[in-house]
Amino acid sequence: MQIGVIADDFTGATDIAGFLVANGLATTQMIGVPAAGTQVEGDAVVVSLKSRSNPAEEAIADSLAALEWLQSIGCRQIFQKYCSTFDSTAKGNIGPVADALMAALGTDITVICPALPVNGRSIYKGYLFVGDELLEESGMKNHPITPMTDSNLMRLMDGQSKGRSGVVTVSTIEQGAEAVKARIERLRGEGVSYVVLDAVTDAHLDVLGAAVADMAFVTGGSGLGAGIARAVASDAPGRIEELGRAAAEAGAPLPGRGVVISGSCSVMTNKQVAAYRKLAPAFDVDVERCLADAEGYGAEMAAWALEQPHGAGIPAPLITATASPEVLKAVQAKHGSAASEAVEQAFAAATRSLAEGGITRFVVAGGETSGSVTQALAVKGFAIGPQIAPGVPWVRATDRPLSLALKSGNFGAEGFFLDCQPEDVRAALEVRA
Ligand SMILES: Nc1ncnc2c1ncn2[C@@H]1O[C@H](COP(=O)(O)OP(=O)(O)OP(=O)(O)O)[C@@H](O)[C@H]1O
Ligand SMILES: O=C(O)[C@@H](O)C(=O)CO
Repeated sequence: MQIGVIADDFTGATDIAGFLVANGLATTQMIGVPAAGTQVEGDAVVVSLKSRSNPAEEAIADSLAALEWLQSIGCRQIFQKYCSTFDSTAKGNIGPVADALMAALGTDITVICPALPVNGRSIYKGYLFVGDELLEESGMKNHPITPMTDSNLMRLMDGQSKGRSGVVTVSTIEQGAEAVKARIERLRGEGVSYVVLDAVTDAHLDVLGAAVADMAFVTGGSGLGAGIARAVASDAPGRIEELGRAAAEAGAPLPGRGVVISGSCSVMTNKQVAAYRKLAPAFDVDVERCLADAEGYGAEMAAWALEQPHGAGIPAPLITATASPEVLKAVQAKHGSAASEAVEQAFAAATRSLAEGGITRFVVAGGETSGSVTQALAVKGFAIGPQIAPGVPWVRATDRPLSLALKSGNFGAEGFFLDCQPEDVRAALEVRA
């Protein structure tokens, strides 16, 4: 096995699995840490954790358990996957988890590279940008769980980890992979253990992928994963096309009734919900009711969705808690993190009833929300299908006839939920428009 990925949330896991497949590595996604002795075929495997917003000790324990399993199946490289917008404040666990994985792997250096240029995440002189804005000026400053108020990756890592950070800037990257390797070695000699890698374009990621492909431990986003996959798969001509065909077959969405569940409050999801509610029936989640009785209210959401008309040309109903930054701030001021937890519990309860009621296609927005839905479905692993948008592949449960699209908060275009509908629905709605 070439690469073993430890992903800190479920959409992050499908994101990197999709990019690894799209760039030539046969990849399976596992939900949680598989039981000892579980074997997996292929070039890469992604373990999906739900540890992004957990206390550091819990995230470390989960990540070390994932590492143990990945080592047992012979992974050559370990990849700690976190969000392309970092999503980890001063108290976050990316640094502590990286410290622990480095110690367990017996290595003294790794790289930090959340860049994903195709989705507007770039790193310049160690600062993370979202589109044309610094991370701290983007919508991420209002994130309900991890509001990002610093864009400097060195400062973020120095604050969270035991090690010291350095940076490899674009000017070195443009000199090629050997120059990057030499710079990383120089930084190591200076006592740096966390090397932030700039990346503004996919060409930079190709150089970085080649430069770090042999490291025992790397950290970052799916862009770096794609760069490494291209470096590893480059000596197997035709591999990318071959995998694309296999993925389309293994993970293509199943026919059947669908639902859209949106729990992300990101800027893009707000736009996607606004666009889709013009096309499909929508259920607006009342947070107070989630707090009062998450189980009962979740069952009510599901009953509503199952009553909606369905069949050829009819779009799947939408259940949404997505709120604007202002509404979210007011909810949080009143209830703190209990509100988000209650919404997730209600979505989990709704998911169980929806699956029992015959729903087989779940489109879900938000990393935490996707974690709740996937855990409620109790699936063990996913085959990775074709990408609907960069970073959002269709996935199909390996042990049940269920298809899911797990969308990271800010991924996908405005019409994303429509893009997830079957061909007949898209055709019917285009005719109406
Ligand atoms: N109206 C609301 N009030 C309070 N909390 C909410 C509301 N709507 C959603 N939430 C919670 O906000 C959190 C959103 O996080 P989630 O990870 O699902 O989305 P995201 O952060 O935008 O996605 P990603 O992590 O993929 O970028 C969830 O815990 C969800 O339950
Ligand atoms: O890297 C990203 O942006 C996503 O894969 C993610 O982790 C969102 O939850």
